[in-house]
Amino acid sequence: MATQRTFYGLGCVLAGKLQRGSSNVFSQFARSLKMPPEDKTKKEGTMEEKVKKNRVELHLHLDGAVRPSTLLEVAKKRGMPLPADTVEGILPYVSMDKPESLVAMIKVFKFFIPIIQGDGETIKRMAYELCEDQAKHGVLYFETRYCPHFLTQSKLDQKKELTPTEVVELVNAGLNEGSRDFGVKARSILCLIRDNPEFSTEMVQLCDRFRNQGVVGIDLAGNEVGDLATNTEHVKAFQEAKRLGIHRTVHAGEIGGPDKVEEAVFKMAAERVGHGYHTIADPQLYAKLRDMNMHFEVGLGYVVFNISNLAHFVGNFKTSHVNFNTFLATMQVCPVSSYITGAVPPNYKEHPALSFAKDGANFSINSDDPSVFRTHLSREYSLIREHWNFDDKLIGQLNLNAAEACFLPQDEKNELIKQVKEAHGIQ
Ligand SMILES: O=c1[nH]cnc2c1ncn2[C@@H]1O[C@H](CO)[C@@H](O)[C@H]1O
Repeated sequence: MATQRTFYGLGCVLAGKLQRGSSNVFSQFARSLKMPPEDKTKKEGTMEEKVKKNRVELHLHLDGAVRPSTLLEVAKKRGMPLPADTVEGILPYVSMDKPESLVAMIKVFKFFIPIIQGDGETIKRMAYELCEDQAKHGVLYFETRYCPHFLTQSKLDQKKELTPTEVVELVNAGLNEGSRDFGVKARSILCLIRDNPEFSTEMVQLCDRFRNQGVVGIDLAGNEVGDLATNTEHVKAFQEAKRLGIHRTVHAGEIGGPDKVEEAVFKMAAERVGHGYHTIADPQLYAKLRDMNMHFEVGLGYVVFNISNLAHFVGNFKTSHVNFNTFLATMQVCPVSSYITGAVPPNYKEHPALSFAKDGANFSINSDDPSVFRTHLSREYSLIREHWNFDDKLIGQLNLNAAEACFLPQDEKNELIKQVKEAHGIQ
């Protein structure tokens, strides 16, 4: 188990203006919620002075980054029984400790989301604490994504249900206060969910409504190979977003094939691709996207999902939309069974990001769901240095790529690009 954990640890990590409007745009409701007691040392800005801020992160799930200690505290406060009463004890329930599937990972979210759901104070706190964590890991600017509809209902008290609008206001308020207190710039992206096309139209309306108050784009997340993965509602919503000038990114080619990436870019008008690894299975598409300078938001949790992919394709080959041989050839995997059982380490040396780097593709490094993967951004950077031999120059370029692909308005983006260039000594 210990060995497996070590392998997993390596594998899973490798696999302005504050909120443009001013605080008066946030509802009384969001403002009235108090932040957790503050640590005086942070308020003095000592942390910011010690950590060099030079990173830009574009792909970071707000719910996938919630601190386990916060979950524990909130569950206690709300009188929700948990299987353990220490952080160590709840980790197996709120994060993954062995290679599994995307579906298994989404189940982990389903375990802990009810702790947060419908609790305005916690929703705001999560966003606030994320700013603190990002500042600690040297982040200058980040975009965090979430699905407001997942956070509305409270299983505890139906009467206390929040609206998606209130959730967005709470997250905006938390990011706004966190940005101010920890000196990091934060924006958000709202996620449509593959299995929930019923959210899609409203999500675009929310993005439109809050576009000048910190929401900079939309995403499509969730199970890429599920029954509702390709739903016309999602496509319609993305086309409407394009019409309204709302920025767009799509999780595609993470566990799905290159067809999913093609659909994201050419049907949904995605300006960035979340993950996109399986693009390389289609050399023509890969070349075309490189010519378009398409940005791939690389998250190192990839290896975890490819194990599931193997299980998925072995088990459901007939219904799978991806050619199994193409998939295997692309992944250059070790024997299937050892991957599935976790008997061999996931081979992060085969991560498609190495192809991206070799081929000069436009990509960035992201921690994705740090709490669920038991990682953090600094660890991701250490691992890519150690295992992929990425040097300062390339790391500077990856951060510049992220700044150039970010969803900020052009004037703020130019300022960020300038800061990143200065921080990394890029001419
Ligand atoms: O890596 C991922 N791929 C696809 N969906 C994900 C991933 N991580 C999290 N989510 C899904 O996105 C929702 C909003 O943040 C999460 O609740 C989770 O269901």
